[in-house]
Amino acid sequence: MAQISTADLYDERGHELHSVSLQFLNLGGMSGFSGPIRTVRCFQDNALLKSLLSSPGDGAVLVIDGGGSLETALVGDIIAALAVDNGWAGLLVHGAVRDRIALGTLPIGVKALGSNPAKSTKTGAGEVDVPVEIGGVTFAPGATVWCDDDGILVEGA
Ligand SMILES: O=C([O-])CC(=O)C(=O)O
Repeated sequence: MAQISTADLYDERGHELHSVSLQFLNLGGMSGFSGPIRTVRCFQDNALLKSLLSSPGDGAVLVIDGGGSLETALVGDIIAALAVDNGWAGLLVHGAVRDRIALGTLPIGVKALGSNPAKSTKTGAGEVDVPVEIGGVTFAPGATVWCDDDGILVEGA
């Protein structure tokens, strides 16, 4: 089912939503995606998000706060395919990804700031399901996020 566009949603419910002005690239095979928020905060290390995406997503969007670092890729085609297989609706990466061509063929939403072929470390450092702030907007676990080519809308706390 096609989801409502973020522009129409803003016109209907803008007073209860936050719009993210920070610009993301839309790199997944699904340009429109939405769902309840789960979060990971990590810095140039992707073992924690990989283990989370190995568990059932139940249609959630994983918001990955990588601190905006573009030095290493937090997600590539293997991790994104894992997310598809486990029922995640999308990945919102405040950081970089790699394997852009392959990501564009997968049935999942992927928004990221950019790409870098350099891989991340795999220590597992980070936190899961904590509120994260991206572009001045808080993403609270359990709130709904809507993404499409126009941008990102988040339910207020
Ligand atoms: O393993 C990684 O660091 C990320 C990656 O390349 C992939 O998901 O394919």
